[in-house]
Amino acid sequence: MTVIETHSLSKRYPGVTALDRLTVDIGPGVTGLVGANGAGKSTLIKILLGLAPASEGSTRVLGRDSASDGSAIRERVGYMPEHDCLPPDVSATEFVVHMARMSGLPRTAARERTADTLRHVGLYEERYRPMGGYSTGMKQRVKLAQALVHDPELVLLDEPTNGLDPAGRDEMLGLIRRVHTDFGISVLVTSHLLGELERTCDHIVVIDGGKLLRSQATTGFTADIGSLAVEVTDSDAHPNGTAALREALTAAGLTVAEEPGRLLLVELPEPTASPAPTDRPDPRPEPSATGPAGGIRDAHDLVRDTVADLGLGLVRMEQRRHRIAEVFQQRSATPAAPDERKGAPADAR
Ligand SMILES: Nc1ncnc2c1ncn2[C@@H]1O[C@H](COP(=O)(O)OP(=O)(O)OP(=O)(O)O)[C@@H](O)[C@H]1O
Repeated sequence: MTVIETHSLSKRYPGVTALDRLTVDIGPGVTGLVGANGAGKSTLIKILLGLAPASEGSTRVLGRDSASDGSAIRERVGYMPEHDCLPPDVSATEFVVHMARMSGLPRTAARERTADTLRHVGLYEERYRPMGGYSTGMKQRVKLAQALVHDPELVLLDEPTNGLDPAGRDEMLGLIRRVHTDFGISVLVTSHLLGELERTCDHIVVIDGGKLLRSQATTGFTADIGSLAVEVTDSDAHPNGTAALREALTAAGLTVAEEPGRLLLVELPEPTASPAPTDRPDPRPEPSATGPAGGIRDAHDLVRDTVADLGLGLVRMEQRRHRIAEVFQQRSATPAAPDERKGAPADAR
């Protein structure tokens, strides 16, 4: 089942291409949309909701066309905008009831749903205080509550962790996860922080300069590539066994980094030849000895043989998965879509 689909979607502003032939399918669950500032995340959300027209291409949300059926989409989809949009003199209860009424809920239902939703986001005690006195974290929670109050099937959350400290970010990410696990609501959440989405999202879509870099299950990001952590003993011939091994492996053409604690990290080649633009239904071909998976085996063998040739003792040799941020850092070293945009593709925190 597809919740969101875009087909060759482009959005051009004078002098700026915000989205560039973006084709992506997003299923149910929690999906992270990652990209640096200006990558096109907010623009995509506005087009999905039917709030801005596309220049080219099409989008469907919950099976409906965004261009022609925007109001029907907005009835079934909640939206948490990026910027502060809360009137300071109004309480959270008044504001969320108002938003519920705007979504068509009758008065009593709107009050009940508001109380439930504010309790869910952890704002029950403070719900009658004017929002002008709220912290950034509390304001973000009100914005989340108003997106949820009409019991949507899908919520689009634009940078919900913006301005939050690490503890506040963790709480918000936990809340977002529970929106799906407790209520079955699908979530599209944007962020420029790759690391924070790793724990929260089932699926990650990475865009840069309005172009799709990658769309994949979160586990797929980290499962594909990694490094080999190797620890060796010293020997009489090599009083610094770690340095000797590093030198020999580098001479053999491997990329080797040293970590504290006498640990060497040997980069492994990627098993996939190129980033998959979308999830492919077809199974991967069997790894062959000459293909990239064979390259990983070769690297294992080379490390083992080099350790033996140097006469060192092998304490451990284990494959480590990359974290998403590391994967992205590697990709950003050779960006897929270099253009005039400034800044790194995403903040790899
Ligand atoms: N109304 C507009 N008029 C002109 N240019 C715009 C407009 N809205 C967005 N842009 C430009 O389009 C590009 C994408 O902007 P967008 O806001 O979608 O990015 P983003 O990924 O959401 O980043 P941010 O998190 O900083 O908002 C940027 O270069 C931005 O300056």
